[in-house]
Amino acid sequence: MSSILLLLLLLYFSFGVSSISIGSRSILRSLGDPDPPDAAVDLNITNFDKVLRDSPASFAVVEFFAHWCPACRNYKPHYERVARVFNGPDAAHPGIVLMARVDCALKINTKLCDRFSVGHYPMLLWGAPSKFSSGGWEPNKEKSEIHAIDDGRTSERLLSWINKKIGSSYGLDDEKYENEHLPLNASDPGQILRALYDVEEATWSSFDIIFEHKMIKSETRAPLIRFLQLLAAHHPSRRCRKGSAEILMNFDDLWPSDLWSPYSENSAISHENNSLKSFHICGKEVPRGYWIFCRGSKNDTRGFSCGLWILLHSLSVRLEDGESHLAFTAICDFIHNFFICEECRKHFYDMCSTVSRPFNKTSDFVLWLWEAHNKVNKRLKKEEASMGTGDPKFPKMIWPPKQLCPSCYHPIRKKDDGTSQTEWNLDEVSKFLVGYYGNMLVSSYKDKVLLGLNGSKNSLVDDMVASTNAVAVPVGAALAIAVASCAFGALAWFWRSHQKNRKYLHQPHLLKNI
Ligand SMILES: Cc1cc2nc3c(=O)[nH]c(=O)nc-3n(C[C@H](O)[C@H](O)[C@H](O)COP(=O)(O)OP(=O)(O)OC[C@H]3O[C@@H](n4cnc5c(N)ncnc54)[C@H](O)[C@@H]3O)c2cc1C
Repeated sequence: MSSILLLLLLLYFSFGVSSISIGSRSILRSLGDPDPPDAAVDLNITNFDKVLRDSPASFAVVEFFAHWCPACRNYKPHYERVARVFNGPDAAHPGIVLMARVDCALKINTKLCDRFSVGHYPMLLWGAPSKFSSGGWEPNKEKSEIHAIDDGRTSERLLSWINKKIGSSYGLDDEKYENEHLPLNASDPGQILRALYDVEEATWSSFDIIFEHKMIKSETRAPLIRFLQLLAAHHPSRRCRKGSAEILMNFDDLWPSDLWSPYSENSAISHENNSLKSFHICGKEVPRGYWIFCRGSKNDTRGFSCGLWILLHSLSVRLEDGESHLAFTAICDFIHNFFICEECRKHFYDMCSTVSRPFNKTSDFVLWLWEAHNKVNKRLKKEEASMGTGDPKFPKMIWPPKQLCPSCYHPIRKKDDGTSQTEWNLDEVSKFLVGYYGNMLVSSYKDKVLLGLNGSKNSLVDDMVASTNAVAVPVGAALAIAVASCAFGALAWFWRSHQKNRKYLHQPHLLKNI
């Protein structure tokens, strides 16, 4: 113990106070942190339903225990060991199984434990999180969607029970960036299902970067407002739509137009400690601190930029025809002003600048964005191959591969010189993108009941008329969403009438050969 203290003191004096406080967790961990925080989530009657309903995990294990029970105390390290595999940002396999526990010895949990017929401690139940949040369990009930775990007495046995149940081969000592267990099949359309959680994470990250780097200046206010309007009207996640609307409503209070003047009373300095940094654009649950669909096999290879692409694609497919050019401008300006990767924003803006004729159909914009992304893929494929900087498990490719969308490809045609060329069936590509980034993206989202009929175009209307819904949008936020969507709608109407007499000028054939 004294040697640990000595080492910490040495580190303190060598690196200074701030560095040791930042790194103290990892230093302690490497020295064998005597009391790491619990990985299993402690739940009680007040948060049980909400945490399970909002969890991105496909499965949940809930341990019902009593804090006075010696067997439960002895079992805790076993349960924690498995929980560390699945829970939290340092988990090897986050977002797959939520590991939670409920202390039935606490009075407030009596009804909750009764709901699950807890007859002994510790008792483990397994099921989809939504089944826990919406129901209960009875031991003799046939066809129950919640099951008792009958063989989880040690961490090894519990993990092996889980592995058998979901056909996986997770190990207790899997490392965070261990490769074998990532779902890698690029042709598996099911992978997109949980990408919405990453879209939320990327949305939060974008704004966190904007706040952290004080990127809101007089010349960037307008592009930010336009992008927020786009998010408030068309973000695939309802809670991000709501958060964007709230920012819009309070925009002038948060960022007075003279904010960045050094002489202003409202100057940025006096705003340093305001609530912006803690502004949760997609609700309190975000950020979660990890990526699911966009998770790389190595640190720092995917994550935010992958989530940002998915956000842009999922916005593009939700537009009305008449909004497409406005959305295009909003996205180009947002990337130009706020994407902190210098090379990326420059290349992207160059591609934006080559568009000489306005878009007047959603599908044209959807295809333009898809093509722009493929151009980046093509360039990076070469760069990553020569520099070895890519993620070995996620090589860049012209997308979608044939296995994911066979109909996107015309039959291979041999050219006169004997070479062959891939030709896209653009109608099919467009249809595929709409399905993939539209309904598929939101189809497994736990919040989908609040997303409206198809989780897409009607969602705004549904949200606003859902007055019986317990988590209905507050009036102010609904108003701001309405204003944002009206702004897009009105401009779209103006756009459409403006276009009436113009010839259809866009040239989709340019997209054909990437
Ligand atoms: C606007 C923008 C510009 C960027 N420019 C650069 C740059 O110039 N240089 C650089 O080094 N990095 C750039 N990046 C980052 C880079 O494109 C990748 O995001 C990053 O390398 C991570 O790659 P990834 O494997 O996660 O796949 P990503 O390219 O991030 O793609 C994420 C997912 O989108 C899907 N997808 C792939 N291609 C398409 C497509 N054509 N259409 C629709 N969906 C698709 C796939 O499911 C893929 O897994 C840019 C990112 C963004 C958002």
